[in-house]
Order: sequence, then structure tokens, then C-alpha cells
Amino acid sequence: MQTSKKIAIVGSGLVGSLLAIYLRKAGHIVHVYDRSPDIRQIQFSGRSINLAMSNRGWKALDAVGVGDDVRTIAIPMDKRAIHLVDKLNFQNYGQEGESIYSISRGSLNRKMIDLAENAGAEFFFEHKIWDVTLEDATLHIGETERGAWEDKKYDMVFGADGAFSRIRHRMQRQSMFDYSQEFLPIGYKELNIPANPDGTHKLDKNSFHIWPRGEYMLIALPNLEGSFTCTLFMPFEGENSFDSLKDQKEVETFFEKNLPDTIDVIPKLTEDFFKNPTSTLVTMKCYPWTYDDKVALIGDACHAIVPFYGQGMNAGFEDISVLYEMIEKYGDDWKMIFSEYEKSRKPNADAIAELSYRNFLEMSSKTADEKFLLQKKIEKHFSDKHPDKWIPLYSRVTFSDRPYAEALAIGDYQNAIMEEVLRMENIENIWESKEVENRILSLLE
Ligand SMILES: Cc1cc2nc3c(=O)[nH]c(=O)nc-3n(C[C@H](O)[C@H](O)[C@H](O)COP(=O)(O)OP(=O)(O)OC[C@H]3O[C@@H](n4cnc5c(N)ncnc54)[C@H](O)[C@@H]3O)c2cc1C
Ligand SMILES: NC(=O)C1=CN([C@@H]2O[C@H](COP(=O)(O)OP(=O)(O)OC[C@H]3O[C@@H](n4cnc5c(N)ncnc54)[C@H](OP(=O)(O)O)[C@@H]3O)[C@@H](O)[C@H]2O)C=CC1
Ligand SMILES: Nc1ccccc1C(=O)C[C@H](N)C(=O)O
Repeated sequence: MQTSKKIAIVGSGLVGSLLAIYLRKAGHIVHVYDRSPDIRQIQFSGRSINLAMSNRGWKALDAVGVGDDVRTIAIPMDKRAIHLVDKLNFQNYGQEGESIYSISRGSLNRKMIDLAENAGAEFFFEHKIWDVTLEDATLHIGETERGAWEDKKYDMVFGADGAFSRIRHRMQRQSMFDYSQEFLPIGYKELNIPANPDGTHKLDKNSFHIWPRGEYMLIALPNLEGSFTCTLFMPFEGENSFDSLKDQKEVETFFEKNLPDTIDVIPKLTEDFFKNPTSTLVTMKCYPWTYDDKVALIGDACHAIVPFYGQGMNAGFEDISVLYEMIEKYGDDWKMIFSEYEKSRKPNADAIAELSYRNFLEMSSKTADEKFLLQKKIEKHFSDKHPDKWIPLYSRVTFSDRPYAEALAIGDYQNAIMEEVLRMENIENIWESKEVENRILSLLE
């Protein structure tokens, strides 16, 4: 327990609501503000895309005893199901028993707010934060940007207000504040595979489904009631692009030609395609993340990444784990807590941003490449025999809590070794041999 402070969290998203639970545990008065209505009272619309939860997320949830609650709404996916035009391949994510978990964003957010409220946090919905005075942690709240604002002073403010954070906006106006934002030329659109009439899933429910098609891809994640949430990632412009699919006929022809096995399972294809928005993807980096011992950014507000590794929320939850480690270490010294928190997290946030960007190529192109699948088999075979010498990159990111920066560096080193190994003569037939094992061992020396 620390000396009790009055703390405001801006944003009742996934990170804000979990942070509220942690700060209550540390003995603080916690007020959470969100511009949106209470997600528990409304039909959730928006980015309802499912989230893949993995080790880092579970660790942060389990540490405050809410992991099992969340497990009740999670579906394990132990492999990729890779839908090529003419066949279906599978690729395990990790060792036996290791899975990532599909969870609906809306259900998770509702549950997290319930749990935070039960822990004693107070929520203020439909409260728009327009500005913050950094020096004395005062929030400026109002209906419109130019209307009257109410001021609320706190001991401390956390900006958990997402990729387009208002709290960060104010911090950006200081000198020596670094900031960058980069949009991808790729957008995404949500589609839906409904359940069978008996509530069963139309595709294997324990797989993360991918239709890799080079510059674009479709993915599908299972929901509890038998449906799948699909997302089409595709360039905005060019030959195969959102721009090129302007009417019903063009969409139907495109899917029949390129994604033929989805036709039967996505009955409302064109309706959903034109009803659902095409959304954007952005990487945002900034530094510093804190102001004195008064204001700190957390989650997407300080590191928005593209979604291709399924790590954005996991990384935001890990921010909270690290912040709490610092709380335990430095007690009431919030200056030290904030400074060690941002120093520890920044290199790891940058690393997962890079890994996430690279994973688009892995998912959309490499999963359709036999050589890549062979590489993964060799890595798995070697790592099963020498777990102390080789943890595959995917496992280090997804099933461990080793720093992301370490995963990126070791992953690059391992990749250089695998490039050598794949050049071995007749590798397709000898990949399980002692010769290949010895080659990797010698390259590792
Ligand atoms: C397509 C897509 C797929 C993804 N898939 C995954 C995945 O599989 N696994 C994973 O780990 N991550 C995934 N992510 C990333 C994940 O969604 C984010 O990292 C996560 O939502 C960040 O949580 P947050 O609480 O920081 O921000 P948000 O979830 O964006 O929440 C911010 C909250 O702040 C509120 N707010 C904003 N501005 C104000 C204001 N001025 N005043 C008051 N309130 C405000 C908003 O209403 C919102 O409730 C995905 C992201 C995208 C875009
Ligand atoms: N890492 C990534 O790639 C991420 C990408 N995104 C993408 O960015 C886009 C926007 O995302 P997001 O901001 O979450 O938006 P959403 O689409 O979820 O919601 C935006 C809504 O909030 C309103 N709004 C925006 N700012 C304020 C404010 N200060 N106060 C009150 N209302 C406000 C907007 O109204 P109005 O139109 O009137 O301004 C709009 O209705 C989407 O395409 C999303 O997919 C989002 C997060 C992460
Ligand atoms: N959640 C996502 C959303 C969009 C794109 C990818 C993901 C993933 O989780 C990918 C998964 N980790 C994979 O590598 O197969």
C-alpha cells in the first residue's frame, strides 16, 4: 500500500479499466473518465474485432486475480489454419498446450469495467476530456471543445485515452517532446461468419484462420456463440484494394475468384461490406511518457501499433505490470516510479511496433510459402530438442514475458542462422537429421 492519492484515469478502455483495479489495490481513490457512454448500457458497435490475448495479458490479469473471470469468455487457438486457394495447412503456435485466446473486445471491456467498479473505482461516462494542466494534474471537462469546461484537480492523472490521446496532445506542446505518427496504406473491414443453426462453429473453432493472399489477407477469430469475426486487411488503392471494390458485383466477383471457400460461410458478404466502415491503421511513437510526478501516459496513448502480432492490448497490460513493479520498488516516490516506468517500457514498445509491422508480411505472404513453413518446422524441431538454446521468436513474444526488445534482437540473430540452414542441400528431406541439428549448433557457437 502507498499513501493514498486522488487519481484520475482518462479512458475506460481495456488499459484504463485494468489500471483502475491496480491503483485501487495500491490504496488510491480512483476516478475513471470516458467520453463514450457506458459500454455496458449500449449495443456495442465500433471496432468489435476480437482480440488475441496471450501470456503478457494473462500475467497482468492474474496478478490482480481477475484472469479466471476473463478465461470464461476466451477461446483457445493453438494454431494458424492457413486457407490457400487449393488447400488448408495448419501451423502450431507453440508447444503442446500453448494457445493464444480469442476474446470479444466488447465483452472484455464490459467485464473489466465491472471488475474495476467492484474494486471500488468510480466511473464517469459521457465526460469528454479536452485538456489537462500538466503542472497540477487538473482535467478540463466539457460537452464541446469551445463550450464551458469544468475543472477537476487530482493528485495525479493517467492518460489511457488511446491512440489519439488528448492527454498526450497537451504533452506534445512541450519542447523536447518527440512524436511520430505513421498510417499504413492498408485499411481493414469487419465481416462475419455466423454460427450453424445448432450453435456450432462453421470452421475449426480452435484455430486462428488466415487467408494469405500477398498484399491483402482475410482473418477470422472464433466467438463463444459459434460465429467468427472476420477482418479483411487490404490496401486502400491499387489493383486489389478497397478502392477497386465499389459495387456488389465487384465484391462478389473478387471473393469468388480469390477467397472461394468463404462464399458459403459469409452469407451477408456484400451487405456487411458496404455497411461496415473501412478503418485505418496507425503506428504512433512518443517520448517522454510522463510529466513530473503528475501525469503519465499508458497503453495506446503512448504506443499505438499496427495489430498484426495481436500484441497492442497485451503490451498495454504489460505497461501496468511494469508500473506496478516500480510501485512496489519505490513506494511513495512517484517521480522515480514514473521515470523508471517510461525508461523500462520505451525500448520494448518500439520493438513490438517493429515486430507488429513485420508480422503483416509473415501472415499475408510467408504463411503461403512452403519454405517458410519448413523453416518453422526446423525451428520447432530444434527447439524441442534444445529448449535452452532456442526459443522461437513467436514464442518469446507470445508465450513468455521476456522483453520485446530482446525478442526482436534474438529473432534477427536466429533468422540469420535459419537462412544459412535453409541453404543446405536437400534441406526439404534432411530437416530432421543430426546433420541439420549440428549445423545449427555450430552456427550458434
Ligand atoms: C484492428 C485491431 C485489432 C487488434 N487486435 C489486437 C489483438 O488481437 N490483441 C491485442 O493485444 N491488441 C489488439 N489490438 C490493439 C488493442 O485494441 C489496443 O492496444 C487496446 O485497445 C489499447 O487499449 P487502451 O485502453 O490503451 O485504448 P483504447 O482501447 O483505445 O481506449 C481508450 C478509451 O479512452 C476513451 N477516450 C479517448 N479520448 C478521450 C477523451 N478525450 N476523454 C475521455 N475519454 C476518452 C475512449 O472512448 C476509449 O474508451 C488491435 C487493434 C486494432 C485496431
Ligand atoms: N493502432 C492502430 O492501428 C489503431 C487504429 N485506430 C483506428 O483509428 C481510427 C479512429 O479510431 P478511434 O479514435 O478509436 O475512433 P472510433 O472510430 O472508435 O471513435 C471515434 C469517435 O469518437 C469521437 N471523438 C473523437 N475524439 C473525440 C473527443 N475528443 N471527444 C469526444 N468525442 C470524440 C468521434 O467523433 P467525431 O467524428 O465527431 O470527431 C467518433 O465518433 C479507426 O479507423 C481505428 O480503427 C484506432 C486505434 C488504434
Ligand atoms: N489479433 C490479430 C489481429 C489482426 C492481425 C493479426 C492478429 C494476430 O493475433 C496474429 C497472430 N498472432 C498470428 O501471428 O497468427
